[in-house]
Amino acid sequence: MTDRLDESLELLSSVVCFGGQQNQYQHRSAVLDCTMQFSVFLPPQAEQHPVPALYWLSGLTCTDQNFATKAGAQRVAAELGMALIMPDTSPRGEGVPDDEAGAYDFGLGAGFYVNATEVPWATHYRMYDYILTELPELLESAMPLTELRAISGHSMGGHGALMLALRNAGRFVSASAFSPIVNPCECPWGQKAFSGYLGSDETSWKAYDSVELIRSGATPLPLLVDQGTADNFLDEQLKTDRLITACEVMNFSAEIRYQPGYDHSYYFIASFIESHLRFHAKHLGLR
Ligand SMILES: N[C@@H](CCC(=O)N[C@@H](CSC=O)C(=O)NCC(=O)O)C(=O)O
Repeated sequence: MTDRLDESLELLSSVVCFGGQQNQYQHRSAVLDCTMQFSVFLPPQAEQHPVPALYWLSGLTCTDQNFATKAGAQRVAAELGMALIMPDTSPRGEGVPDDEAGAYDFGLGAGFYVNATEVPWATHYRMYDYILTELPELLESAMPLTELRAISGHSMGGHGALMLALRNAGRFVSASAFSPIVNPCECPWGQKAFSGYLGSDETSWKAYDSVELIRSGATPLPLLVDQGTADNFLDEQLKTDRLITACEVMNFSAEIRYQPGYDHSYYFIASFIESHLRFHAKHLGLR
């Protein structure tokens, strides 16, 4: 089914899920200068009144579909009356440059939620502005959504969720993350992405690094992090202890939980997503 809603927004598919609607859309993004797909879960309450939304930012190699199909978040979102917004992880399509070697951790599927400044990335790789501004403006004008937003994500998307919330006080009522890259300036994934997208001046990287933002006095907001102890990426890439230390040093209140035996996969996310949705529901004024 294709149902044109307005000039820029097209409904690609819609299925009923826990009494709500799991929808996929595409639109022309002016910020990213390409056509983008994203998914939205609208809970049953959205048929009666506008509802608040949780933005979910996915990790490396993901599209809007990973969280929609693997996390099992719709049951609790339907109970709580919370919309779920699931963007893609990079610009897409013909003319959008990719890593020359097709690497999974740079280029397509790996936008790192930054506004690139380097050629050839700067034209399309502007995921920071897309998530912060363009997508909420589009959705809140076209769908039964309030302007209350929370944000969460996984791995690269956990970095994006924490970083966007820490940089934009009041934009999101709460933030959470699974297995986030907390200090991208100091790990191989982050260093590769930031040197490619932002260039060699490492001072420009810090504005996109959650540990650096907390060290610099970011405005506190309710913050929850879950990290599996059996995650293969923990020591080299994720470095959760650095977030704990930065929060302690700055007296920044955050709930950061190590979950024994869990790995980096969506089985981990599925195990704790209910806890994250209920955490955000409190701050979004839902019960
Ligand atoms: N292919 C890579 C790792 C890819 C990977 O694990 N991606 C994660 C996110 S990692 C950080 O951003 C993911 O969510 N994958 C999609 C899924 O549905 O599981 C490798 O093999 O090392």
